[in-house]
Order: sequence, then structure tokens, then C-alpha cells
Amino acid sequence: MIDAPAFSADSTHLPKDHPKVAFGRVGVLIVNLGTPEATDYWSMRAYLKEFLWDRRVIEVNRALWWFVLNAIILTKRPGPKGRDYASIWNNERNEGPLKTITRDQAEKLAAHFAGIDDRIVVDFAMRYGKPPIAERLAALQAQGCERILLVPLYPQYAAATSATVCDKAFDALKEMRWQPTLRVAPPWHDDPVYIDAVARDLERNLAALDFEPEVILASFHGVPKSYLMKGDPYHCQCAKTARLLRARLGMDEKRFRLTFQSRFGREEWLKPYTDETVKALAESGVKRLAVFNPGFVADCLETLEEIGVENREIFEHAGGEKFAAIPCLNAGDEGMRVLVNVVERELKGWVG
Ligand SMILES: C=CC1=C(C)c2cc3[nH]c(cc4nc(cc5[nH]c(cc1n2)c(C)c5CCC(=O)O)C(CCC(=O)O)=C4C)c(C)c3C=C
Ligand SMILES: [Fe+2]
Ligand SMILES: [Fe+2]
Repeated sequence: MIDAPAFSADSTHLPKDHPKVAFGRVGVLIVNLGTPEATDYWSMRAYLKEFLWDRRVIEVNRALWWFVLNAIILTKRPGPKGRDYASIWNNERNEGPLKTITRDQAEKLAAHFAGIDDRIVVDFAMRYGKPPIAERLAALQAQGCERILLVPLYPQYAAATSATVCDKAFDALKEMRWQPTLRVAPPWHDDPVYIDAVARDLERNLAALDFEPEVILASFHGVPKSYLMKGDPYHCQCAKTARLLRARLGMDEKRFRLTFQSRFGREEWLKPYTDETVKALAESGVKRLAVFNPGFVADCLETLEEIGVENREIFEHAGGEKFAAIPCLNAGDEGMRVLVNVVERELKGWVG
């Protein structure tokens, strides 16, 4: 347990020029992937460049990748992807929905803990783009957070997501004289509270539809198959989440299926692919389909556009009739129940 917050050092025997010292608080920094600052070519290019130059995301030969990234991807991708982002943009706040939702989650976490322990300070950051992790860690430290809980917002661990958040946070700590003590929240892919929250939210959303889906796809973001072969636990954690959800919902393997979406590049990715499954289901006579995204803590391009628009079109063009894209947990009651549970558990020993 740590002492009550204070903002100056012990006043006895203070030298006159002693700097102000802030201490006694505990920070919680939730971190999601990131989103472009705007949808124009140059903003998209800057975002994609930072993201796709991360060694944790793209694990190919650096010289070759430098050429492919700069000569091909950063010339061709920003335009069309910017238009996709524009179609889901939060125009009121002028930002991507991922940022709006992550801020809401941080604010609701802060409100929850305000009533429990005023030493806890909650903030949010993005791995790519703004607000950067280093800036928010420094801001927490300036408010007196000697201990910080870092929460990568991914229920399933992948080197391309959770590990790169830690890399960036520890890079920031490298520059600090007085480093805060950092704890990292583990993934929660099989946490009963998470499984129950996703299942309840799905049941509520399905009950509100004007049709009953014949098949439900649990669609996770994919990674190259080679990452699994090198030992990344992501595939197994997604498979376990899907198995637990299927059991909790009382559905069989024919009705409730696990798929992987958002392929990038030519390499083989984790299978079965969401888009191919959606097409095959419609072609085999399935007329009513629902897709949900238990691996995404917040709605974003990959859920709102790729599932809500692209996969809906694939389904309808192949003969499907009714398609539902189920929203993520976001900052709703079930979503906050999951985040509060993770944070409260991981703060044990630091606060009462
Ligand atoms: C090789 C490339 C990629 C890997 C590996 C990858 C893994 C991965 N990504 C997420 C979550 C998100 N990805 C998002 C967007 C996105 N992802 C990639 C590429 C890889 N992702 C790109 C290039 C993009 C940008 C859009 C595009 O150009 O296609 C997003 C959405 C962000 C938003 O602002 O809306 C999320 C979230 C996970 C969970 C993951 C591995 C487990
Ligand atoms: Fe991605
Ligand atoms: Fe596996």
C-alpha cells in the first residue's frame, strides 16, 4: 500500500532550491492501437508509416520491407484507406471512433475509481499516433503516480499488439531518472467476467434483431500464420475465447464459428478467413448471418467498415439476405464491467 498523495517532499531540512516532488498516487494507463489524425493522404501516410514500420507488426527483412513500404504501400494505401476511415469518422470530435471510445472508457474508469480511492488516476494513450504513450506516462508521473498499471487493450495477447505497447512504455521509462514502477495487465481471453460480458451483450444484441441468424461468426483480427509457428499464443487464446463463448451460449460448432479477418499482404494468415467464410456460407444457402468481434475492445475501422460494410456486401452478393454486424463492448455497461474487473484485480496490493 502506498501513502496518501502529496506534492512536496518532507519539509524538514529542505534545501531552499529543492524541486517540487509529486508522489503518492497510482496511475492506470489504458492503451489501444491508434488511429490516424485525419483521413487525408498525408495523415493516413504518417499513421500507416509508424504502424507498419514496427518490427513487432511486420517481421520481414528490414531492407526489403523498407523498399516495399515506401515504394508501394505508402503510395497506394493512404488514399483508399483514408476514404474508408472517412466513412466511419466521428465528425463531431474530428477523430476516429477508436479514440472516442477509448477516451470514454478512460473517463468511465476514472469515475468508477473516484468513488473508491482518490489516489487512482486514469488516462489513455495510443500505440501509434496520439496521445502517445511516453507523453501520458510522463503526465501521470507529474501528477504523483509512483506506480502505474499499463493495460494493453487486447483480451488476447499478440506480440504485434500487447508486446509492442510494453516495448514503447519501457522505451519511455529508459529516458526517466525517477522511473515509476510499472505493472502490465495480462490478457483476459479466458476470464469468466469477460466471457460472461461478451455472451450477455451478444444475447442482448441478437434479441434486438428482427431475424434469427442461422450462423454466428466470432471474427478476430488475424496475424500471419508464421507468427503462430514462431510461438505467438494469439491463435490459442482466440480459440479458447471462442470455445468458452460457444459453451456459455450453448451453441454447437456449426452455428457458432471462429474466423480471422483483416488480412494484409500475400503471406498466409490464420484461417479460416472471415471474408471467405461469409461468402461460402451464403453460397451454401445460409440466408441470415451475424458477425461479432470479441477480440476488439472498441469499434474501429476493422469492425465498422470491414465487417459492417465489406463483409455485408460479400454476404449479400453471394445470396445472403439478412446480415448483422454486432457492436463491440465499447464503453457500455458490459464493456466497463470487463475493464473494471481487470483493473481492480491488477491493482491489488497497490491500493486497498
Ligand atoms: C501485418 C500487418 C498487421 C498485423 C500483424 C496486425 C495485427 C493486429 N491488428 C489489430 C487491431 C487493429 N488493426 C487495425 C488496423 C490495421 N491493421 C493493419 C495491419 C496489421 N494488423 C493495418 C495496416 C491497419 C490500418 C488500416 C488498414 O490500412 O488496413 C485496427 C483499427 C484502427 C482504427 O483506427 O480503426 C485495429 C483495432 C490486432 C488486434 C492485431 C493482432 C492481433
Ligand atoms: Fe491490425
Ligand atoms: Fe493455437
